[in-house]
Amino acid sequence: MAETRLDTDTVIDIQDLYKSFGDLHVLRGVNLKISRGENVVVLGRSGTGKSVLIKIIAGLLRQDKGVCNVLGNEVSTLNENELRDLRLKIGFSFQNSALYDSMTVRENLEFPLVRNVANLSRAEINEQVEYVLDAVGLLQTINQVPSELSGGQRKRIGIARTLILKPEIMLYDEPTAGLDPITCLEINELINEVKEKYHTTSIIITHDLTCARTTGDRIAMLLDGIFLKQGTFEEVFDTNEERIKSFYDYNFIQ
Ligand SMILES: Nc1ncnc2c1ncn2[C@@H]1O[C@H](COP(=O)(O)OP(=O)(O)OP(=O)(O)O)[C@@H](O)[C@H]1O
Repeated sequence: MAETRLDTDTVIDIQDLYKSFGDLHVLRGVNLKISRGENVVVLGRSGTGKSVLIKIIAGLLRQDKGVCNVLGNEVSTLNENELRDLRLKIGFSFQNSALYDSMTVRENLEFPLVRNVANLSRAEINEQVEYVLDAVGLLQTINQVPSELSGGQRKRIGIARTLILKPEIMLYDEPTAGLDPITCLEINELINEVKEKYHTTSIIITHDLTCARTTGDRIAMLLDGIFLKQGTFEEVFDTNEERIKSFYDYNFIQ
């Protein structure tokens, strides 16, 4: 695999990235550098290209122009095997990443392990399943099936299923969408705990300003195809830029 040298702290390096679909110019010169252990929140209106950006990072879409370097690899140049190896280091928590309804929580968590890690003993599988369930605070649900769990619990199990492969990078797409305010706070806390316990580098895509403020070491505001502003929550929103002010006014709930 052709690896480019990044300074050791840079996990994701995006430079002057462009992506269009026909006449729809979604990303128009995006720059974003993320250091090891950072939680970066990508905020932006619906349809601004947040999901397109993380799909390019995960090699699910290819940019038209620009650099997308992840863990030292230019993603667009990787072949299928190399992409597979890279994706094993990336955990996805997608909005609709459903659990298997007919399997227990234990079986749902064993599934990615058995599929991706060779030669694990029964005892090692049990240990890893129990460790990750404990990390998300749901060890007691191990023998339940998803339909017996709340929406928030299912979300946590979904995150546990991703964590079990010990990813270096976590991509959270709308982690609090569709959850009640208390459950949202629990998920925000979990995102921060994951960072502490698993030393992950994360991108969190959200419209939820409470989620952004609670989980983001840095906020990157995607507007009209570029990152209009990056910084702490206060730095980004302490502004006279009308588009950022209206985003804040429209989305601020709590
Ligand atoms: N594979 C594709 N083919 C054609 N158009 C696409 C494709 N993927 C995304 N788009 C378009 O690109 C634009 C950005 O989509 P994207 O899903 O990234 O938005 P988003 O910022 O994540 O929005 P939301 O917050 O609503 O999820 C949208 O107009 C979408 O229709």
